[in-house]
Amino acid sequence: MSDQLKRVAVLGGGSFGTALASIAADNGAEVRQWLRDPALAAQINREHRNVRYLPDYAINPNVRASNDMAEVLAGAELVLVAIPSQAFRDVVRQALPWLEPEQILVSTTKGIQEDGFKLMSQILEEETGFSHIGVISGPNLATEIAQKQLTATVVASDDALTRTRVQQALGCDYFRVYASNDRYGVELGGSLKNIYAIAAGMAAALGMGENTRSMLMTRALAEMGRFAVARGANPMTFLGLAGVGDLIVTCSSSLSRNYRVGHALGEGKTLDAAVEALGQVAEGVNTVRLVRNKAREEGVYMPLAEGLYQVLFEGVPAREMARLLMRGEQSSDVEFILPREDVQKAHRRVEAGDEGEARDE
Ligand SMILES: NC(=O)c1ccc[n+]([C@@H]2O[C@H](COP(=O)([O-])OP(=O)(O)OC[C@H]3O[C@@H](n4cnc5c(N)ncnc54)[C@H](O)[C@@H]3O)[C@@H](O)[C@H]2O)c1
Ligand SMILES: O=P(O)(O)OC[C@H](O)CO
Repeated sequence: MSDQLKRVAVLGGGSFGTALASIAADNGAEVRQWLRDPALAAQINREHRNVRYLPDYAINPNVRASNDMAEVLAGAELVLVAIPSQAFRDVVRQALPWLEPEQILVSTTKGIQEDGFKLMSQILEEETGFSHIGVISGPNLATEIAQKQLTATVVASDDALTRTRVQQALGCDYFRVYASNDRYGVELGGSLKNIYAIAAGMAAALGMGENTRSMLMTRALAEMGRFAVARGANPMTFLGLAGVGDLIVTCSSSLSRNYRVGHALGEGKTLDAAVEALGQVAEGVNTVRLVRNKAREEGVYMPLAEGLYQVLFEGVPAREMARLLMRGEQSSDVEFILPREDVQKAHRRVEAGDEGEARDE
């Protein structure tokens, strides 16, 4: 098998889909990109520029855009699905008649489906029953990739062929593709970090400092790890690019759409106004609701997700929520070293006047 892929399909005409399509074309593949808007497709083919989502960057002319699914998928060895989570299953169903079992299907989407709390690669698996399924996730702001800034991502799949072919299709001198076999952990990390990016944007708008941002990101990582463990996932994955790596970038950059929604909320906009002003999808808004509800259902302690939910959906002012969170339980730093239950037990003993026992904890 040669190193180079001949045909790559990208479903989705947004900024990330466009950036990845251009990399695959730079690497020598003929790339077909599916988007639903025929006028935008024609303009991309004419001007080699996606004026709606990445107006300032040239697209490799070997990317051909089309709203014809059959044309886009014919002969594609790799199919990248870059469609927001709320439309993901619908678009996969539209693609289904033209998909072939030998094709490699990879989700790039960092979101969760409400029904069944499904991640996108699980939808790919359910809808197709194919075996070459994977995800890519990591600190990957599309605009920076389009600028050819040095960037790394993770391809995660339990199928070695999928990992290798994605590394071949997308790896280049400015885009490095690391491999993982923890598909669920990598995909969950990408979805969860969006919640905390909203919180970080909000904190920045409220004038909070770098200590605060560092606290927020670190406690976010603890919360993500706790949720992962409760769902049987490996929290070690969150030490990598798709966990802490993506958390850092989205909690620090105003290029992140989730961060921008949070910032607008911190400035006093309503959620509807913040989302409308963005004009693109911020997956975290929906993810906060789903994760907060799941955490409650499963008894997972997630004070940040809970607090953010109350700000977004129950009208609690952001500054008031920050104060409440600071008055919450003072818990363990790293729960894998000192379990949270041990800290709580020690607190109860001291409060009951049993300090000797507390010292032994
Ligand atoms: N933009 C980034 O920096 C970035 C980076 C990494 C991952 N992602 C993830 O990739 C996913 C896609 O992101 P993006 O930035 O390319 O998308 P985007 O939000 O810029 O645009 C999404 C694309 O999907 C299309 N779309 C939306 N609903 C549709 C429907 N019902 N039918 C057909 N097409 C529909 C839109 O028209 C648009 O072309 C996101 O969910 C995000 O989590 C984005
Ligand atoms: O713009 P966002 O907030 O969807 O974030 C984009 C990517 O997920 C960053 O890795």
